[in-house]
Amino acid sequence: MSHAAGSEPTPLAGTWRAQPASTPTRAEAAAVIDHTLLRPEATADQVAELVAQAARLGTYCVCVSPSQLPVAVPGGLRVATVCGFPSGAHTTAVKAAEAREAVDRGAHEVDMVLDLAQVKEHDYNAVESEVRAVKEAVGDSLLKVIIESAALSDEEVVAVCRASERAGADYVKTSTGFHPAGGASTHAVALMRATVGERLGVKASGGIRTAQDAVAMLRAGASRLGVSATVSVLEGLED
Ligand SMILES: O=C[C@H](O)COP(=O)(O)O
Repeated sequence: MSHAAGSEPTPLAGTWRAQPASTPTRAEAAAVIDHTLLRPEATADQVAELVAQAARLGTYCVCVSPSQLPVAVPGGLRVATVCGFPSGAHTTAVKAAEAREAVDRGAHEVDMVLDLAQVKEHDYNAVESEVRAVKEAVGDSLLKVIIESAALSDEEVVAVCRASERAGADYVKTSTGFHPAGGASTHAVALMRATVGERLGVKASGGIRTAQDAVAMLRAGASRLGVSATVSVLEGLED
């Protein structure tokens, strides 16, 4: 296993790569979790509580809606936000502007949602072009591409991962957690990892509720987890 958590703004910082049968400690798992609160009705007080939990638990990031930025965080804790969320059906210009503003307001990482219509039309040049535009907008900040894997065929998963890599993405991410087709699966995570190799990170998110879920995603190849049920997940792991 390798463990590279910390505050270094490098693409694969905050990653933990499991061997097939290994189990992370509570601290190892926390160090690759984006502790997430994206419910649209979440208040600033709830975001502050999220930050306090994240600091106590030792998670890598907090992940909040862009309207909640800037977020005050203690040293070492990073801030992630979302872009084009949750449908992805925003124009490229809107996504790029939203991502740029998020970085200007303190986001270290931006999780953008693909245009799923472009995916279903198999217009992967358009997918690549949009991801590239958002990557240019975030500059040196880290870009994760949410592919909404539960709504895609395996062929589409592979194609959008390739397009994202060509466009300069740092991570591919399974799910928003808001799509009716569902969230992360070990099958999708393994396919995404097989497609991007170790060149990109793979973030599993959406529906991870227990330690068993989290361990399964890491064993399948995830190097980051997006989780709202972080407290429950970590309670199920050993020190
Ligand atoms: O991006 C992260 C997801 O929104 C988290 O989904 P979840 O609430 O199912 O953990």
